Formats: sequence, C-alpha cells, structure tokens
Amino acid sequence: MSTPSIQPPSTYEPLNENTVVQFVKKLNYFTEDAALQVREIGDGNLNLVFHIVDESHAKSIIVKQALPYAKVVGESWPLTLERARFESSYLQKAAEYVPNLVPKVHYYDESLGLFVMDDLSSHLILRKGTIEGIQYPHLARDIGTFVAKVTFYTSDFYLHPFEKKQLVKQFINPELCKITEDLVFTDPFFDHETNDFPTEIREAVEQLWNDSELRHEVAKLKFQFLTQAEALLHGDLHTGSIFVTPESTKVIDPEFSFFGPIGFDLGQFFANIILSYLSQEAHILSSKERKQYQSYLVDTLKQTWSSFKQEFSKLWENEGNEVYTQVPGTLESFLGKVWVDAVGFAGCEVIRRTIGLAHVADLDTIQDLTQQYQLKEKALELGTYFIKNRTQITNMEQLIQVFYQE
Ligand SMILES: Nc1ncnc2c1ncn2[C@@H]1O[C@H](COP(=O)(O)OP(=O)(O)O)[C@@H](O)[C@H]1O
Ligand SMILES: CSC[C@H]1O[C@H](OP(=O)(O)O)[C@H](O)[C@@H]1O
Repeated sequence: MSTPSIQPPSTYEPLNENTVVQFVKKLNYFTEDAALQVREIGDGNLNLVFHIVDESHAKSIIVKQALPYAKVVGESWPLTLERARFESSYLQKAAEYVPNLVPKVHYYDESLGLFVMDDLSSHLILRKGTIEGIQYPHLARDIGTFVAKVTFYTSDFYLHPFEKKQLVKQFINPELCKITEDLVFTDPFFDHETNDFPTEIREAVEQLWNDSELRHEVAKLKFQFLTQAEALLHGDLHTGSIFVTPESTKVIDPEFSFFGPIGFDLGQFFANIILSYLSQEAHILSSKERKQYQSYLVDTLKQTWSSFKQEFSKLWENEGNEVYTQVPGTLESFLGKVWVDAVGFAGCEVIRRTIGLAHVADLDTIQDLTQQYQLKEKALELGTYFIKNRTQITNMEQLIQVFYQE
C-alpha cells in the first residue's frame, strides 16, 4: 500500500522570510511598529524553522513550519503537514507534567502546518555541546524525569482506560512512525537504497546483513514498536532534539510522537550518548580530558536511568490508579521490561545512525577518515551486541562495561 500522505490544504503555502513576518504580525505578539529581523535557521531533516526577533523590545519567537515533503530528500518524499499538530500537541501535553522541560507553544495553525513556540536560542543543541566536550550537570536528572513523568501520566497505570484510548487516537501518527519503522528497524539491516555508508566499512555492514540471529532479534523489537502502545512517546529523543545550558534542559522536536513502548525514548537517548562517548576519541585529543568527559557521559547514562526509575516508581506508588499497580512485584517486572527494551532499541539506533539515512555529526565530522571508519565499525559491533544480548545485560553497570575503558 502506498503511503497515505495527506495533501496540503489549498490555503497552504510554505512561508519565507518575508511572508512569515506578515503572518506573525497578525498574531499581535509584537507591537505594530516593531522592526522584525527574521532568519530561517532549520538544520534538521524535515521542517522550516524561522527565528523572529524584535531587538528594540528584546522579544523573540520561533515559527516552525512543516513542508509537504521531507526536506532532507525533497518533493519526491511527500510527508503529512499533520506533523505540526503532533509536535505542538505533544509539547502541550508534556507541559502539563514537565512545564520547565519544554518550550511553551503559543499558537498552532492547521492550514499552514505550523506552530509558534518560545525561542530557545539562549540554549545550545545538546549534540553540539557534547561534541565540544561541555558537561551538563542537570541533563541526566531532567531527561530521566521527563521520560518518567510524560510516560507514566499517559499510561494505563495512571489514566482511565477510556481516557488513555482517547489520547492514543489523537496520537495515531502513521506516516512518521513508518519513517522510524523503515529507517530504524528495517533498512539498515538489509541492502536498502536509503542506507548511506563508506565503501571502506562495507565488509562490516555485510556481516550485519548476513547475521540472521541479529535480524531475528531486530524483528522482535520492530514488532514491539509497531504494537505496544504503553505510553505517549517523544519518538525521536536524540541529542539533536534537546536544547541545553548547564542550568536548563528543554526537549524539542516531538513530531514523531505516538503511543509506543517506553524503552524506545530511553534507548534513543542512551544510544546517542554512547555515540558521543565513542566519537570522543576523535574530538578530545588529550587522553586525560577525554577520559574525564567519557566518565561524565557514563555518569549521564547511569543517572538518567536511575532518575527515570526513581521518578517512575514514585509515581507508580503514589498515583497509580490501575489495580495491578498495588500488586507486589508488578512494578519491578515492568521496569525490567522497559530496561531490556531500552537496550535493544539503543542497539538499533546506534546502527541506524551509523549506516542508515540519517547520520550523526558526532561520527560524520571526524576528519581522520581511517579513525572515522574504525569508530563506525565499533558502533556497529556495539549496536549488534546490545540487540543480541539485551536480556543478559540486566543493569546499567553491565551495559557500560561493554564499552567503558576506565
Ligand atoms: N524553539 C526553538 N528555539 C530556537 N531554535 C530552535 C527552536 N526549535 C528549533 N530550533 C532550531 O532549529 C533547528 C531545527 O529544529 P528541529 O526541531 O530539530 O527541526 P526538524 O524537525 O527539521 O528536525 C534546531 O537544531 C535549532 O537550531
Ligand atoms: C527523513 S527523516 C530522517 C530522520 O530525521 C529525523 O530527525 P530530525 O527531525 O531530528 O532531523 C528522524 O530521526 C528521522 O529518522
């Protein structure tokens, strides 16, 4: 079946730096006479992002607009404008539980496929920060809390089953989920045209394609992603979807949001921190400083999982409404499932960010190509190991031991 892409409404037009000003002026956010400066700053794979500033009144705002196709590929890849609704609705839902960890949404326009949100230019995209070797002391606690609160409060453990199913309906997101189903769970494990890797690592990639045990395990993970509507997920929680300062964390870009297995958000975050860990060999040349930074990244993994577990357990015990939340052992077995899933999903994310369509700057910006290819092969090995051994890796200490060299 072909992708059921929604056609843009007849009123839709992609904005440019001139038309976005006319649009914003109608919202009465800026004063009538404000001299607005505009720049399109989108560097992601999918959308336009306009930064609009009124310097004289020290006010600014972001307009994010979906294109009727995926920007990274072009018009040959049509994509629903409804992703602006998924993104803005998720941010508003998350703001009910973690208002300090998301930008405020000010306005949503269905016909233009856009929404207006807080300007976070005072923050830095986490991936850029980790490539520069900057430490963020609150990041782990914030991300653990973020995932715990948003998932618990949208799960059957908390919501009445009618309310949960109503919310599931609002977040049925077939087109964006299909991208993940293909790009994360399928294409990298087959000789597919979307894959993108240097010929120098082809042997390692072919080894992965010929690994039937690996494919079998990925099939199980994909099926979980397709079917397990545990809670509302961000759906693309990588280090390019998080804005940071040393004091503040803001999660952005949840256009892939849907109801799925909770371990998916955690696994994506873990994978991107692990990719950062691996690539530090090329980014931080002094071995002492590199070890210090890698040890910070390892602490970030540990603390993210422990703060997730702690917060989720507290909510379960104090606010669980489902009768089985009171039954001893249920919480522990659910957290055990989330952990195993997270390890497996992390493995898929590490692999797809290395040889799939959408890469990470952590690895791709490594100038010494021999080193870049070696690290990419290491990432493939690591991802494969996580997927195949996820049920044996029972805790974070064991996961870290797989790659951590003290
Ligand atoms: N609220 C915001 N404030 C400031 N800059 C933003 C904001 N949202 C996005 N950006 C900028 O736009 C870039 C692309 O945004 P992103 O949401 O990742 O787009 P895409 O959906 O295309 O991946 C980000 O890397 C960041 O530089
Ligand atoms: C054709 S979309 C590829 C890839 O891009 C998305 O990331 P982002 O929106 O943050 O740039 C998502 O990870 C998709 O898998």
